[in-house]
Amino acid sequence: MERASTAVAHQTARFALGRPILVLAGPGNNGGDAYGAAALLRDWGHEVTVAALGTPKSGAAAAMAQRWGGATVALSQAASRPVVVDGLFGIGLDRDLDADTATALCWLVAAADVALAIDLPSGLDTDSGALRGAADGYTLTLALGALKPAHVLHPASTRCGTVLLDTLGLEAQGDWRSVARPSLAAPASDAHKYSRGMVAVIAGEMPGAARLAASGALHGGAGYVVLCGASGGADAIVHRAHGDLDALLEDQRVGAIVIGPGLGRDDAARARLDRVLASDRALVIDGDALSLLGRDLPSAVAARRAASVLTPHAAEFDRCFGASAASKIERTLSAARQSRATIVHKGAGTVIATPDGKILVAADLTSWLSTAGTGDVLAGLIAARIATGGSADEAVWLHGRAASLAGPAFAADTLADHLSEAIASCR
Ligand SMILES: NC(=O)C1=CN([C@@H]2O[C@H](COP(=O)(O)OP(=O)(O)OC[C@H]3O[C@@H](n4cnc5c(N)ncnc54)[C@H](O)[C@@H]3O)[C@@H](O)[C@H]2O)[C@@H](O)CC1
Ligand SMILES: Nc1ncnc2c1ncn2[C@@H]1O[C@H](COP(=O)(O)OP(=O)(O)O)[C@@H](O)[C@H]1O
Ligand SMILES: [K+]
Repeated sequence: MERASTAVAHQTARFALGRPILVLAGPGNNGGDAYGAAALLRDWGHEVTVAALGTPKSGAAAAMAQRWGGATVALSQAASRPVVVDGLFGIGLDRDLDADTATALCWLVAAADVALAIDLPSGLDTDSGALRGAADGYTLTLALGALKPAHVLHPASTRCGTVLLDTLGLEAQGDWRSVARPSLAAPASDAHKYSRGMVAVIAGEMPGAARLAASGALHGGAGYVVLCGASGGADAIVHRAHGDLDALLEDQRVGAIVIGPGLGRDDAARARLDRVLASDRALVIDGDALSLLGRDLPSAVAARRAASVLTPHAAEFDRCFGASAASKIERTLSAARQSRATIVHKGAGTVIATPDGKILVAADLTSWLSTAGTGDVLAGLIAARIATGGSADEAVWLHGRAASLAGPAFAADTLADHLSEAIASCR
């Protein structure tokens, strides 16, 4: 708590630039950090007011309150100040903020020029990222010790402002991290189109979706892309008829197959899916293929010999793994273990889990991705990365980067055009 208070005081001083500071101090250890920081800031010559909610109970927090020793006002009576430090609740929040606390907090944060949250904005559920009365408008959140799921999961992450992490010198080993810019090499000097990574996309009822996936694969770095069962699309894409499916599944040059975008859900689609599942090719299973398998998916995929990547959005995830109140991180991890597959659980705050327990989170994707067909592009892009020896998280980063480069209100049709520039930034 000494280290936490000191870290909070240093960050606050940096942002306050001499302006008056209001520290909100709650009844737990988050409040302890707040009292400790208030005492330090006062000792450093800042003008500090403390608004208290409850009385600290733990020894450490009570000691910090004693160190502050000065006057406090009740939270409900606090006047706004240009700088607000929120130390009401952190990871110990176990119920919604009551209405009076939420109202006072929202008003004080909104009225401040700078609002800093200690560890977490008060009123967020740490593990699920749900809102439990939190205010809007924080400038920054100083995460203490380690990042918590709420710092990266929606909707909580949208309330944090800029998140800074101070590990406080603790060697806490988190079991998850943020998706980071990958380092991608150019193809080997002796590369040829087949060695570069060959991807097959199996089309169905809605060929447009499969075309988008094929385009994602082609622009995502694959050397050769086959679209099976649909005509049209970029000229560099090679077209095959559905009758060629078995030959394609036998082709040892094929590094990854995409099935699901626009596949349809009729008997013909199901028959194609079963043939592809039985193959020993690495698969990206998306869209209709996920819905067709439903609750049979975990066992069907776990029985495969080759690698599988599943790319469900929220509704598809529930269809395959059942609905649950657990956090997106926990659910994705459990699904990956159950199906022995890598899961890319899409949406604002995309969570990736591997069967061996690795978790990666992409928290800051542009919300302009929420347009039809972008998931199809991602499915093809994942296949391209896998066929070239890379990983699904590389694809998620490139997808997010391409979307940012595409600017506002882009259509999925043009998203793949920005992958070249996204890849160029990964040297
Ligand atoms: N555990 C650690 O290793 C560290 C903890 N630190 C701080 O300690 C915090 C966690 O402290 P605590 O576990 O004491 O938890 P908090 O201080 O977040 O809150 C717990 C207290 O609030 C009460 N409470 C919970 N929800 C409430 C609600 N909606 N309305 C009213 N009262 C409510 C609880 O009954 C309990 O008294 C962290 O967020 C961080 O700020 C830091 O000092 C760094 C190290
Ligand atoms: N609000 C959002 N913020 C960031 N990314 C989003 C948001 N909504 C959707 N996405 C991303 O956009 C893509 C949409 O995929 P999906 O739902 O499968 O759509 P489709 O099937 O039409 O392609 C996914 O990569 C998802 O993570
Ligand atoms: K807080």
